Amino acid sequence: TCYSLGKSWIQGPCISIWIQREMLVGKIFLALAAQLTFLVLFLLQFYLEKELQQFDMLVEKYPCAFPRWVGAFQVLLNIYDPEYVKILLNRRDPKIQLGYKFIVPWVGKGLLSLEGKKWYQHRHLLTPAFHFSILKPYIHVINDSVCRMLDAWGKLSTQDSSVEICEPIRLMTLDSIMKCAFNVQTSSQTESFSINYLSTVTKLSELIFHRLHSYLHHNDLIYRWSSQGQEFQALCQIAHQYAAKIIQERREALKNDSEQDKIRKKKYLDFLDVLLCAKSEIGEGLSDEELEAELNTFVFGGHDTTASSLSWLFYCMAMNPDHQHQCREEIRDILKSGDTITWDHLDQMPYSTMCIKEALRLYPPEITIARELSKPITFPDGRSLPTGMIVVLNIWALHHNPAVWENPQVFDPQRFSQENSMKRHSYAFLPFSAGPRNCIGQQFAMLELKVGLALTLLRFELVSDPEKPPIPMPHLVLRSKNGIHLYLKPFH
Ligand code: HEM
Repeated sequence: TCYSLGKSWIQGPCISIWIQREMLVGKIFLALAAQLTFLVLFLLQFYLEKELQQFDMLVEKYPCAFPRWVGAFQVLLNIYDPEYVKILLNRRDPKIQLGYKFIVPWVGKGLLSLEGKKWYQHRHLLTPAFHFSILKPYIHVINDSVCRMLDAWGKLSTQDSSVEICEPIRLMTLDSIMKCAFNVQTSSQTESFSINYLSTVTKLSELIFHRLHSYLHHNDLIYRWSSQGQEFQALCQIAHQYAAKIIQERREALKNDSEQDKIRKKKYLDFLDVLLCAKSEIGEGLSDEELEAELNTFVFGGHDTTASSLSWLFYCMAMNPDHQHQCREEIRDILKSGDTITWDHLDQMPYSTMCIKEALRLYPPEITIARELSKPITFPDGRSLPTGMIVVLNIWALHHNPAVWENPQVFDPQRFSQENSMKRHSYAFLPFSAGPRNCIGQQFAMLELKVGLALTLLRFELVSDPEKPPIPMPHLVLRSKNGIHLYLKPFH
């Protein structure tokens, strides 16, 4: 496949080509060859692992060029040209199920992994849950979660050393998504039950990442018997019990009229309330299993991504004190002597919004998304690809593409001024993807990022720690291998 695509592909709008076609040889030969292949792959993987140690350096310079060992016979074509991306995202090719296959035992079949008619039905049912009238009251929940995190930082910042910010930010985003999804009235930042849930979710994400990158563990049987596989099953059980219990209790409560009244009078409806009441045109709602999958999807898809973007945003602020100062001035101007962000403030933060977008450009939480072509595709320059090919939209490369962004490594919020944005291709900046399968939670995420940034800058000056620079690492979302360490200097 690599040869048939020709050299022009390698020099054109693709970064890497990766062989993934089943070799067309007889079944008998395959059976005999399989044993040997496994052994060779295993050894090769060790060798590649060594090579990958170069990754820390590569990722800064050219992050997409590093090889990742997923399977033996696959071509993954990474694209990063906005015209190519536009064509891809406006088709309805299925996602590759490789990654999702590993997530489903935990999360279930939710929006992220569903395809076809089922996906369409669910998307239709879930879209109202992200309407601004539902999101609006969440701003109080998020204010509260951010303040708790900042209170804890207030105590730490008296010490004369930098603070690792990624973990507390993850606790905070998990806290707020759980309150908005299930109205769980515990604070995951302090209480042990939810802390356990957090460590379960964290460990599950890590195990999925390792499985994705360990070819032997792609085999269900081998994985099930491995120690990692067993740990994964046990943790899935814990996560499942947690969500199922909450859903069951709420359904029971809803059978009761007075409880329904209470829901109507509630300060805010959580996602679970909205989904329990959601009905399709033919009057069908979601089953318990579907509900659980969708709630897990919100928790899974919603907390890690937002935490990653907020952490990198704080890092960008610390590295760019002038921009940090301008954001703080803007926030002080709109808040006057207040200390809570309201819905109306959100539109009055143009400079902070530009900084948030610039951080999402430099450090997109989701680095790649992939599709398997269900029919041939032809790009505007006449190049075409056959059915079955896997095409990867490399968001990182798109956001660092020098043909689109001048000095792509430089943090420059002015790129997102109205004037500059108008001049750019509409598919050049895609942290939330685009087209029919774009991110359903993007408004929620932006809400959290704005509140998080505003409240933090009011309380602290963020200063980088030159001794501990972060090392970007593609996990399920973009993380830093060694965390992100900042000095938090309180304002008195
Ligand atoms: C900064 C934060 C976020 C980023 C960067 C982000 C990014 C993305 C991207 C790139 C996709 C497309 C994935 C693909 O096509 O394979 C996506 C889909 C999705 N996201 Fe987000 N996301 C964020 C926050 C959230 C939040 C807060 C939620 C939920 C509360 C959420 C829920 C989802 C769901 C359910 C999908 C699947 C949509 C579908 O296929 O119909 N995301 N997200």
